[in-house]
Amino acid sequence: MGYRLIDTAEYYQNEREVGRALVEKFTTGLRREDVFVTSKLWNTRHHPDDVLPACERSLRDLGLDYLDLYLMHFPVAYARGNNFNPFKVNGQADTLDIHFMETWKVMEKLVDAGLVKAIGVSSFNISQLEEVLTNGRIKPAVNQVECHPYLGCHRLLKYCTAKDIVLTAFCPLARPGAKGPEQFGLGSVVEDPEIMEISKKHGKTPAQVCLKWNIQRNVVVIPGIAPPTWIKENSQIFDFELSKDDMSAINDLERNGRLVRFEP
Ligand SMILES: NC(=O)C1=CN([C@@H]2O[C@H](COP(=O)(O)OP(=O)(O)OC[C@H]3O[C@@H](n4cnc5c(N)ncnc54)[C@H](OP(=O)(O)O)[C@@H]3O)[C@@H](O)[C@H]2O)C=CC1
Ligand SMILES: O=C1CO[C@H](CO)[C@@H](O)[C@@H]1O
Repeated sequence: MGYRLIDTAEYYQNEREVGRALVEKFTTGLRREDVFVTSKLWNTRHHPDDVLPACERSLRDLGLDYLDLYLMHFPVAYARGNNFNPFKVNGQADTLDIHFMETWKVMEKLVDAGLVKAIGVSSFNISQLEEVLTNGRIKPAVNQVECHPYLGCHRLLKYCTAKDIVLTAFCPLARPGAKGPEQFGLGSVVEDPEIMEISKKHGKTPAQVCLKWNIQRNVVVIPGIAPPTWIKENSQIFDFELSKDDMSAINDLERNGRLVRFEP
């Protein structure tokens, strides 16, 4: 359908399947340089000794010899090992006292070794980014964060723009079909009356308007898995333009509506 960016992670446990799909495409005309593959270092791999093996494993599973982008999935280290969500007996996440800069310094070496073209972070706030910019050798190319009309990340976007860090929006549709929005009293962004009105005016769907709003703010969007008709629909957003008034009406929908929460 023309998509060229793949957003995966060790945590998603789908890198082998993605790799098989890529091999198939590479034998039928697609070239490696035609796709942009992002993977992520999971929280259980933050120990300096675990970073290189995790990256090599992702490369092996994906059948690639380099990643275009490797992100630190969260700024939090978990207990080492293959249990991706370790808990302590008291029910709290089993976190480790490893500062993300220790992990970042090893990720920098992955760039030096040519295993990854660029490194970045995910779910980092401004002060965490500031620490990486101050103490790191390589600047994060990307900060991937939850971002949609109910969580516009306006201050973070301003900061990232000023520092030339690309903001990527995960959950750009605020997971309309999932229980999350309901659970957090959010409502579905694709059924928001304001978004629906704007979409009618442009002859587009609410999902297309949500994605376009971010694209027009120079935010990269990675809408998630959906049936083929929606996948197609989500790519047809380059033939219309939201007006200044549309943009500010959507900005005004801000309600700090975070769905992916870190609540150990
Ligand atoms: N870095 C991180 O920590 C995180 C990264 N991510 C990344 O971000 C990606 C997207 O996030 P995701 O959690 O999927 O959330 P999204 O907000 O992208 O929601 C995706 C869901 O929206 C629905 N949908 C898709 N297209 C349409 C459409 N045109 N109209 C109406 N509904 C539609 C489908 O849900 P349904 O079929 O159920 O209705 C689909 O499963 C993930 O795939 C992942 O790669 C996600 C979370 C955290
Ligand atoms: O990347 C991710 C991190 O965690 C989330 C939930 O806890 C996932 O849904 C997501 O895809």
